[in-house]
Amino acid sequence: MTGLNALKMDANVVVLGTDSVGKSALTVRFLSRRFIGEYGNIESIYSHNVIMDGRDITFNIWDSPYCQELSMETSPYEKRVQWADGFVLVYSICDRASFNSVTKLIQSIKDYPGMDKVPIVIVGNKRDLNHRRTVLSEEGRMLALTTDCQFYEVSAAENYHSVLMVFHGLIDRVRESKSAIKKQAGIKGIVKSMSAVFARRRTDSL
Ligand SMILES: Nc1nc2c(ncn2[C@@H]2O[C@H](COP(=O)(O)OP(=O)(O)OP(=O)(O)O)[C@@H](O)[C@H]2O)c(=O)[nH]1
Repeated sequence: MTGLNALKMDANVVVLGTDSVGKSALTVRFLSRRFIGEYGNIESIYSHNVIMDGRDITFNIWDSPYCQELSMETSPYEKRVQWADGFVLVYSICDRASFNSVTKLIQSIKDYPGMDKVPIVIVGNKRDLNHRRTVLSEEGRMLALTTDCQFYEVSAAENYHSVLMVFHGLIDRVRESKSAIKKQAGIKGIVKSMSAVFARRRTDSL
């Protein structure tokens, strides 16, 4: 890898959660710093470049509508899981069912082959509606702790900074997991070439 490539990274992020939890609001807030109120429910993939710690990061963000069916046989869902380097799983703090869905989503993602360690951020959105809260912060935190995910409570409507933390936090984990995979591949490569050398020596000495 050249020095220049080491400073570049692509990260595919899938945003999932039940209807109306604020997936698009969160995504648009991150991309444009704005909250525009109504978003429609068009499925979109956005590309966005940021410089983080001197690295040029391209976020590819797939803001997708909720799939009722989490079975991996359902191709739209499987496609998202295979594409992703990391997930933002969103619930609304005023909607208990959306929180339960996030719990199911985590399980279903982690059950997918090779995905047990994929970076996931759990986001409790609509923090500004605290008076209508039905999911405690502690429940979100506990879920994250028991599933090795990150956790943030945010208001896409009121706060840009906390939304930024969500995506930056995820990128840190994606970066770690990508470099761990590279290291592993590197070690495997060294072991392979050493085995080849020793195998050659053995056949030479016969
Ligand atoms: N009060 C408040 N409302 C929010 C917040 N985030 C989103 N909303 C509102 O919640 C509604 C749904 O937001 P969307 O971003 O469209 O939600 P979504 O999850 O993308 O919804 P689908 O497209 O149906 O999957 C909209 O009316 C938003 O204005 C928030 O942080 N606080």
